[in-house]
Amino acid sequence: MVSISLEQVGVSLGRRTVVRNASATFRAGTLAGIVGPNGAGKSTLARAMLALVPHIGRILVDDAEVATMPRAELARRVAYLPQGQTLHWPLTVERLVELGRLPHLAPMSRIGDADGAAIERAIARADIAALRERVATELSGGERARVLLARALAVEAPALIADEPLASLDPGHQIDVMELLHGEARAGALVIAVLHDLTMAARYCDRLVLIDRGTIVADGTPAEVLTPANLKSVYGIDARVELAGDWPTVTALGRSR
Ligand SMILES: Nc1ncnc2c1ncn2[C@@H]1O[C@H](COP(=O)(O)OP(=O)(O)OP(=O)(O)O)[C@@H](O)[C@H]1O
Repeated sequence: MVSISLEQVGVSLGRRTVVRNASATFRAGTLAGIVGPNGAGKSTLARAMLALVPHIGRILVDDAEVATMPRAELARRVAYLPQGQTLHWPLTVERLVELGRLPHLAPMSRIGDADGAAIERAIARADIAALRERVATELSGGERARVLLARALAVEAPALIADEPLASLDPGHQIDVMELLHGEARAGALVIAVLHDLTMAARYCDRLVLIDRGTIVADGTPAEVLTPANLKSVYGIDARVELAGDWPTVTALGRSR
């Protein structure tokens, strides 16, 4: 049962402190959303959990510090869907998804039967079978987003960090992706997703972590975190928050004065 723990984590980029004193523990079986305004530090925090940016404090995957963990081992334990990735190589979709298996392969070894099965499962779960022969650089933004999600799923890691997995997706595919991430968590994975759509985040996430200017300012259930007061102080908006079923829906009414 995987867990990721942050203990007083700070990240500086250049001369700017981008994440300050962040502490939180994320456990298996959870879909956690990281929300907050543009530039708040969400992606940077996600990247720190993958040891892609240096940090102070401690970040643990189970009991091992990410800063000293061999990169392939970390990649096997925590899959990553980066934000808005550009593709440079004209690979077919199938070959691109295959790259998700790299952390499992010994140097110079080839894809085996187990890898092939994981690739097929990822293609099915991301619903991209119809795209498998296409050249990835020729896909639409939404198609590319689902292919990159499939690559991350192909790792079959116990944890997945997805940075804005809904970007470029139409409403139907947004629901598909959130249901998929929710399903992964129900099946025992830890899923952490950076999200901008607060109603989607509230509907599907078990827990939300709200970040403002590098600091975690709220951490709890969607109803606890998405209060009009928090939305006003963090996003600078007046918002109506209504309970729709079990989750709050957020309507931004305007900039608060
Ligand atoms: N390499 C860098 N050097 C200096 N500052 C950086 C660097 N990369 C990002 N930043 C700054 O760090 C802050 C946090 O950026 P980050 O991408 O983590 O925010 P975010 O919450 O994910 O934003 P968004 O919602 O817009 O994607 C921003 O102010 C950004 O300008």
